[in-house]
Amino acid sequence: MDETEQKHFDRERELIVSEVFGDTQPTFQGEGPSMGVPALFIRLAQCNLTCTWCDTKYTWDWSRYDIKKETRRRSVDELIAWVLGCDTELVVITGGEPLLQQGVIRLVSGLLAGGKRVEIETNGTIAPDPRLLVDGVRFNVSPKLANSGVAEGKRIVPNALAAFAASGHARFKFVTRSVAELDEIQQLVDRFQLSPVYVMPEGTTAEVQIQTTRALADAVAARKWHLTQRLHILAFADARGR
Ligand SMILES: Nc1nc2[nH]cc(C(=O)O)c2c(=O)[nH]1
Ligand code: SF4
Ligand SMILES: [Mg+2]
Repeated sequence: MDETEQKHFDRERELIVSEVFGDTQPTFQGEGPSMGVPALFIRLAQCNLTCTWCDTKYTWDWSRYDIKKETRRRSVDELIAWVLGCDTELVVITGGEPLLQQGVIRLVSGLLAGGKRVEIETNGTIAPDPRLLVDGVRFNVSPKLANSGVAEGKRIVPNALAAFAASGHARFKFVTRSVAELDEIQQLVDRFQLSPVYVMPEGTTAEVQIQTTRALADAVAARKWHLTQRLHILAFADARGR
């Protein structure tokens, strides 16, 4: 987007999109409670954090990627029409940080009206708009740990996490590298009453996924938490758009 385009941007009816996928090359929700469920993806651009291990830096890191090549301004109604033209029930809205953009509210409402179910992947730093706390919407909230390299004051926003915890529409998914990090997760769980908890091994190769899964499994099971994978890494080798 250039400056003149930004000026006329309609925050309610337009979105800055990174990519959409799952139509011509079908895929699954790869992470969390719906892992393995066929899904369409709408990946929005922009993020308010800068995780060192972020696997979608092309949505926000304009020192490495060209914003003009990587983003496209699209009308919400056109995105809804795209989804409704596909016979996949689950739509994953991700990013970047999708809750940075107002247009998500109109998008979600149109998708629900069309009979779809929606999961929103969020870093948990922006409290959900009440219009998103409705039947058919689930938030996969992924609060970032110290391993993200982001300052605690930026990645942990108490009122936002508390709002998700109280919403009845959220589950909490932690990108984890080691057993030692489970204590850090426990502190957040206790402080904000987070439930249910999903631990997900960090990694963008099958080898690292398996290694970390094996290292974490017993300790996650002992805490009675859920263990999830990144199925798209195992199945599609971290290919973009899968
Ligand atoms: N298949 C697949 N599942 C996903 N679940 C969450 C994703 C994300 O990038 O947020 C993702 C993704 O990129 N691909
Ligand atoms: S919050 Fe998510 S999209 Fe944003 S930098 Fe961290 S991993 Fe990447
Ligand atoms: Mg991803």
